[in-house]
Amino acid sequence: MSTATSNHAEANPLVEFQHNLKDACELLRYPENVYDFLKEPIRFLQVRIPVKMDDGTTVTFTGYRAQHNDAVGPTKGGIRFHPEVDADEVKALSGWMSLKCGIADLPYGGGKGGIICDPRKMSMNELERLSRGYVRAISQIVGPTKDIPAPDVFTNAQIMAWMMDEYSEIREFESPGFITGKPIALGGSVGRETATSKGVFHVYNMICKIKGIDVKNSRVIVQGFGNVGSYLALFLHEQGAKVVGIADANGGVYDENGLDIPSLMDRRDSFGTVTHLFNNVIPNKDLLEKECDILIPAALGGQITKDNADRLKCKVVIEAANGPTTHEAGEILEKRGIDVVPDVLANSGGVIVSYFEWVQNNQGYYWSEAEVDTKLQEKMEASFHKVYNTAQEYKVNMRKAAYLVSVRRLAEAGRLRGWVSF
Ligand SMILES: NC(=O)C1=CN([C@@H]2O[C@H](COP(=O)(O)OP(=O)(O)OC[C@H]3O[C@@H](n4cnc5c(N)ncnc54)[C@H](O)[C@@H]3O)[C@@H](O)[C@H]2O)C=CC1
Ligand SMILES: O=C(O)CCC(=O)C(=O)O
Repeated sequence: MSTATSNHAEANPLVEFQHNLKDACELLRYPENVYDFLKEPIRFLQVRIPVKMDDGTTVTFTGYRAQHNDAVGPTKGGIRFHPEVDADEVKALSGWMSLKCGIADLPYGGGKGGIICDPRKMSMNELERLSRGYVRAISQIVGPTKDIPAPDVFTNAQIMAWMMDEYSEIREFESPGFITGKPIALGGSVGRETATSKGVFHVYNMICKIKGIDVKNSRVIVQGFGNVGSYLALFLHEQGAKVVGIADANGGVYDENGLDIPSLMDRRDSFGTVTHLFNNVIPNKDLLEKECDILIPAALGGQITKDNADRLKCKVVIEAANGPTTHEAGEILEKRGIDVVPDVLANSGGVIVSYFEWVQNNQGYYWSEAEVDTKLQEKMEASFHKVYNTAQEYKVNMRKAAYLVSVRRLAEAGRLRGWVSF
């Protein structure tokens, strides 16, 4: 079935995407040409970026930009800087962005970018040169009405600022709408920094209500303490939940009495590293198997697999990260009665407020924090109910329902343009 090739030994994210896509096309009784239209990005660029390092040497980095599908509108999605970035992962992430934009009813298709690098080992000057070099390399295929990037793992508002500045230099006019997740001083939106975690927080409250879990006394484990994981842990802590576990790239910490999240927020570094403050650090894998009501992977993909799905001790998984659960693991969890709120719904708050930022940039008129918050909550609630009701109607799990909602929208846009027939 798959056309994917990857270095991922275990779960190739593109194969995962294609597997779920195939299921959705079959459930919707679409002919093969619809699956074929959506199984790979319509555009995929690999670039090599030579960067002068501080010691005078030159290192050439590999980067990618994938545009999954632009039938609905320009493509949109983050840029990841990480040593494990690979081509198939970026392609899959762009497909998931298409689904995310579909569920949230945004006028976009999905895009995603990545550079194989370790920003934790680079200076600010090196990162700036790499960010600017990447924009020069992809500038032909991106732009405010073509493909609009944003932050993802190990990228932040400063990197978005350099990228916006470089793009504006190339085009010779100020282009704030080229990229979102910018600093507020450069046309960023209030609320973008916390948007993904706030969206997950709304989803948390909705699924707890359905499952009869008291949010105020709920016990939660959050894997990842970066942009998404740290603010999410804080919002849940402030609401009265006990955050019994957190993790970063170096391991996890579990305390059944609950962790002091505000103090950890103050002491985390800019890469979301916090476990160095503890001397009882356990492997990330072990943390996922600890007892809790809600488990929230908020770091990288491929964390819940057929090898550990049997051992999770939670009632619900909420996917704040992209692609944390393989489809085999999903089947095991479903049999065990553990609900999974899928990534393309749960973490869509980020792209929703990115959309608000782009709208504000295009209008040159900026909204208040209250306006952003209200509109985000409305979109998250509408998205959740759309997916939940589709799951009930088709008697499928929420991931399958999420694919049904979005694949239908993508196929319809493609059909109206004459790109696909059914
Ligand atoms: N930033 C955003 O707006 C959005 C992010 N996401 C997804 O949320 C997840 C987290 O993203 P951010 O918080 O933005 O990234 P971040 O760079 O701010 O933080 C990443 C966190 O993951 C940890 N981490 C890195 N490598 C790891 C490894 N090998 N094992 C375990 N933990 C590791 C880091 O220590 C850090 O705590 C990613 O899957 C991302 O794609 C999804 C939607 C939007
Ligand atoms: O804010 C955006 O445009 C996209 C964020 C992103 O990369 C994601 O949702 O995975």
